[in-house]
Amino acid sequence: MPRRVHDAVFAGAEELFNLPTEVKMRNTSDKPYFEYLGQYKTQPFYESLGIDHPTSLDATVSFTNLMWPAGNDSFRESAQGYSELVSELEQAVARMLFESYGVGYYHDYYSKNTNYLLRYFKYSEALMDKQRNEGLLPHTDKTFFSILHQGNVSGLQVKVKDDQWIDAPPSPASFFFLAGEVLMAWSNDRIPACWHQVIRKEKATRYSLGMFSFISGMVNILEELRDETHPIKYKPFDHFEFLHCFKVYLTTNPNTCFIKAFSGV
Ligand SMILES: O=C(O)CCC(=O)C(=O)O
Ligand SMILES: [Fe+2]
Repeated sequence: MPRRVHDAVFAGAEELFNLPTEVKMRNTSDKPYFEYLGQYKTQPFYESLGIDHPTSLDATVSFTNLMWPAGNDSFRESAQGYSELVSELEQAVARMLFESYGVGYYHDYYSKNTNYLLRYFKYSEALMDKQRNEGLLPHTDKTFFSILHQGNVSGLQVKVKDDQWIDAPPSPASFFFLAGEVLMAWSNDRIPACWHQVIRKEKATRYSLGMFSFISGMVNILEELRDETHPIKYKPFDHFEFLHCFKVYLTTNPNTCFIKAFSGV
């Protein structure tokens, strides 16, 4: 990714979080997890906002005008420019993935029905309890793909084989592609959802970006991905219905991988 795009989008992130809380709280949505999140008693340092359909001019204009009624062209351009780049990368990776499973034709349906969400995250140094490495507890995302990109402060860790946590260090030129629970179901459990967490070791405010992909519509386990050794493991389901159900389930069961309980056979 060009350095100027990286720099511009993180400059935009700082400007966004510097807005008054009541302005940030205008970021609402019918879709769970697409809205402003923050002001948690247990995580006062955490805040995030989301832009639905961030590759679209209309959507980035309306988000920007909601936050800055007098406009903010540099923010708007950086959000859309970043999203276009990352979505192209995401489509290319999705195509390769589908082809590698012999279902390249699925890319047509996928690309027509991808709903992106760009989220901005801030973990404030000021509101952090210095005794603990506060961040985000281990979890799996309810997405198809999650593409994470950190500013210059580290914290992201992913779980690999043998339950080892490894650091995923920030780099202006690279992204972390994580499989979400919906990709796990789509692949009939061939691709496990990636457990990840945020543990901050640096005494600094951390900014991060997440480009999340969702399928607007039904997710079916394709014929080609089922056989005697891989009997069908999920019933067809609607990705957004999954999010709505998780929102209810979440209150009593945070940080769980939910797709099996939701749609497992
Ligand atoms: O802050 C980050 O880099 C990761 C955020 C994350 O994992 C999430 O919101 O699901
Ligand atoms: Fe996550």
